[in-house]
Amino acid sequence: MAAQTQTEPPVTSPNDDLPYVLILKKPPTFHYFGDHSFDSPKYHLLKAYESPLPLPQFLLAHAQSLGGKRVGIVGLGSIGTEVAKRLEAFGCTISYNSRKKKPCVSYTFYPHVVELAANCDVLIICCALTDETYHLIDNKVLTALGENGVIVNIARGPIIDEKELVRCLVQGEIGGAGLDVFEHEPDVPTELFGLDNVVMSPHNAVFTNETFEDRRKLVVGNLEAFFSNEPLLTPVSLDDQPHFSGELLASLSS
Ligand SMILES: NC(=O)C1=CN([C@@H]2O[C@H](COP(=O)(O)OP(=O)(O)OC[C@H]3O[C@@H](n4cnc5c(N)ncnc54)[C@H](O)[C@@H]3O)[C@@H](O)[C@H]2O)C=CC1
Ligand SMILES: O=CC(=O)O
Repeated sequence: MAAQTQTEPPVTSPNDDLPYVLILKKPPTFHYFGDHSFDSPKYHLLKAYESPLPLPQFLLAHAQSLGGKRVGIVGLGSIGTEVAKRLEAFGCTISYNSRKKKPCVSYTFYPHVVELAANCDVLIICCALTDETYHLIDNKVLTALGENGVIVNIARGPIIDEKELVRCLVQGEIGGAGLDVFEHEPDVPTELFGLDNVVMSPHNAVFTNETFEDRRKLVVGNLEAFFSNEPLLTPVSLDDQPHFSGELLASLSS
């Protein structure tokens, strides 16, 4: 007898929270490795006081409100749905793209990511990496997001064409990026370290004691249910599994 379960979605993970940090803390840049002081007041203070700009101008140049922003979510699954709920509470307007329209939500659905990007200020990538979503975020999507648009990726690096993202950021063709994941981890394009409109974290969205404790309980709960012939807590249908072609897997391991 065999069955397949998952440790998500029922736990609320810090993945659901990280996007706000990545949006709100747009600049200054946080380094990928070595800088654990993501929230360090000292870091902000030094940046602000070292700036040639008068303090109010520095602060205004480096901050923006979340309320009122039009947020587009790519992949309204477990994490995307939680991200949407939280951002709604901040006063954002939510729209989304997913494989199909979800009858249970009232957010505007865009069948094409380019159209979604053209109609939002912040685009948050929350979808699975599959053959279909590999480099889904390409030049067309980034161009549609535009010079004031911010992209946030907390899903998987290869969903964004990273070369194109770096080019758009360097040339000011998009407004900023918040990145928890990268196309060739642990390598991060060096250009990103020099940009002050990029916030980065080391693929650590899920790492808190609470999330791991919730995951542990879920694994144990599924095992107990399985061996007691009870319904599984989080069964997975094989039909829902992303399809990975040999081509995608080869490109990821190269
Ligand atoms: N940064 C981190 O530490 C973590 C990252 N993740 C990533 O986040 C992803 C999402 O996680 P969950 O929400 O739990 O998964 P989920 O399976 O609940 O949601 C994935 C969503 O992606 C959508 N999707 C699939 N193909 C699509 C396409 N072609 N176009 C648009 N949408 C598409 C699906 O419709 C689904 O709504 C995971 O696949 C994983 O890669 C997950 C946990 C931690
Ligand atoms: O990226 C992390 C995960 O749990 O998936």
